[in-house]
Amino acid sequence: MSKRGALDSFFKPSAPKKAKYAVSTSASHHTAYPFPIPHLPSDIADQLQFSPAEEGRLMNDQPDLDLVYYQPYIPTSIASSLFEFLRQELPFYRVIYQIKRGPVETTINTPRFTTVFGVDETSRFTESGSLVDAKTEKPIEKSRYKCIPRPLPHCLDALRKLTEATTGETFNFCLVNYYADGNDSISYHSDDERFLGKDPAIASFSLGAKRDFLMKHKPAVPGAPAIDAKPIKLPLGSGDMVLMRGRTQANWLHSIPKRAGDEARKGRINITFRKAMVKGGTDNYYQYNVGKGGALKWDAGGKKMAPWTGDEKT
Ligand SMILES: O=C(O)CCC(=O)C(=O)O
Ligand SMILES: [Fe+2]
Repeated sequence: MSKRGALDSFFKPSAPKKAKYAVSTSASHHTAYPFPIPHLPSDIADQLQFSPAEEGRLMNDQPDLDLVYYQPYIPTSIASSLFEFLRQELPFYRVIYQIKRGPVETTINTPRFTTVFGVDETSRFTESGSLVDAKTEKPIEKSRYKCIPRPLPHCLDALRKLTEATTGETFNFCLVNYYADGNDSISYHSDDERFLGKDPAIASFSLGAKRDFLMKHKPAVPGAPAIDAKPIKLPLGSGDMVLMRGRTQANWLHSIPKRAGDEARKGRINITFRKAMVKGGTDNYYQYNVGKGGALKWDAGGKKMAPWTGDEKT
């Protein structure tokens, strides 16, 4: 390119960036999806089969801790295109909900974007996307759920199958978090909801920006001896996976704190696979990860999540 040409293109408004992956022509459809969700591009799907890229490292040297840490699980060659693909193609939500502490109602603004797919063990999706009872195979009664459950799209189901094969666990839910920058976070909590059953296994994937995953043991119950456990910091990189299992959820808390610096300007996606045993789990997950607001979709030009009106080109 001549000097002139280089300068011209420097001052011209930049053309929309070329997609960082080749969009597949086939997609997953469901009445509860705001828009169809494309299947994985074939180069990503092909390379994904080489997962896990590294052996998992067992971390069980502290009280009640049982982790397997894959650094990375997703081959490095596709981690960034898988991140771009999922950010662009999944519907996200910014959920707002009220909690009542005694007489006081507080509004909670979830400090990250979320989405969820799946249904608990009492039901299953047929090929056509309708729900049947897991035992009788008959269509479920309308009153079973307050929410409208959505099946895992093909692109996330591919990762679920691999994860099941690696871990020997089974999963029926996929929750996705998108942290737009270092201001988005998740505060200390444990995923020990009763609807997951005792000692649940949760596989947690990271894509995009590096963020610290902090863990600390829950405090000892009053009167019981102090627990000799050191806090943990895992610097989760793109493609990493942490399998949390056994007594971990019952005894440890985890969080992704806000962060500053270079990595904080980039987005990060977290995907967790879980298994909900009862219908209350389904309503809970949709209430807190889809909520009542409209869907958002990544606006590549504006580089942000934007309300999905249905008029946009998919
Ligand atoms: O983003 C992460 O790595 C953790 C997410 C998490 O803990 C959750 O969704 O329950
Ligand atoms: Fe969690």
